[in-house]
Amino acid sequence: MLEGQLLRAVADALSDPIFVIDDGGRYVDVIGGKDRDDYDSGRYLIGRTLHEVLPQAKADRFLGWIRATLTRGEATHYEFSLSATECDGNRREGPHGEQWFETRIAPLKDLPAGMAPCVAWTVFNITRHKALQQQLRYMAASDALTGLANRHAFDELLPRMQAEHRRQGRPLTLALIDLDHFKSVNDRYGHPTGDAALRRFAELLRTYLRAGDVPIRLGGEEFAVLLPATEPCAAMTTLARLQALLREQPFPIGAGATLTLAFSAGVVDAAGLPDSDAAYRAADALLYQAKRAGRDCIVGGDA
Ligand SMILES: Nc1nc2c(ncn2[C@@H]2O[C@H](COP(=O)(O)OP(=O)(O)OP(=O)(O)O)[C@@H](O)[C@H]2O)c(=O)[nH]1
Repeated sequence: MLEGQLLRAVADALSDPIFVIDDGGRYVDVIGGKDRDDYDSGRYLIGRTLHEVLPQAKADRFLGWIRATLTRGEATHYEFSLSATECDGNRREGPHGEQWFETRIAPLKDLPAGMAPCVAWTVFNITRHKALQQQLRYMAASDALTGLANRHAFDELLPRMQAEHRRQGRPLTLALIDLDHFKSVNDRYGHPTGDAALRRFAELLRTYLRAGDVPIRLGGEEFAVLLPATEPCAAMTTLARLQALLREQPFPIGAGATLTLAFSAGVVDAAGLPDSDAAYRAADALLYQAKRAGRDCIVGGDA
């Protein structure tokens, strides 16, 4: 007897909760879940069913998991999101906003005779872990200075978008862009001003291009843009307008001084080229021609 009480006391002291739920979706018991940063007290659930407490779709899904676990006779794992506002009767004493949970559902064995089959539904709040994962994914794919996609993202995106556009018989423009005489910007105004100029150029790309276009900072003062379902000649017109904008709106660098940025670009239809290497090399060769032609210049077509 004392042993049972002791075990219960230990279980109730657990940070993470365990819900005992029967095969009709009724909460039979709630154990543990002491950590109010991650959970509210689930005591209000006892005696109620999933369908009385949760939105129908979620209750259907959870009951499906429970029944699948009981049928298989072994533990299963799932992930789900839930917020306090979705739970009828919730006292809002736990975390606010959408939370992510990992659950381990295990069939309970050796239940007293006459008791409906039940599972132990153990929950772990993984919201912080999810947020960190998302941040790491973002950091791995984005350039720290400008926030644009980085070369790593470009290497992943280009072959995927190329294959997709080729399959759909649509063009995919790849423009390689290199700022002109950028060394002299650093030399004359200093590295911090050079950085600010790179950020401003990135911001212009982000706001000036269409929503589906993807601007990327490949490194240094070299950028790329992927323009889905766009012919190179249309992309060249867009980029020429951007060049005009840079001429018309010099970049203020303090004390009344301004800096006029210019760029050269090589533009190809990547969907018409065999692979990402070929597309990059072709665009780079055209960019080289644009530089040789005097800079502030765009060259498109076959290299
Ligand atoms: N401020 C700043 N400068 C950078 C960064 N990355 C590369 N650069 C500078 O960009 C300059 C690139 O110089 P170059 O490759 O000679 O090219 P350029 O002066 O733009 O000349 P062209 O491309 O031939 O027109 C170098 O001075 C680099 O130091 C950066 O993150 N911040």
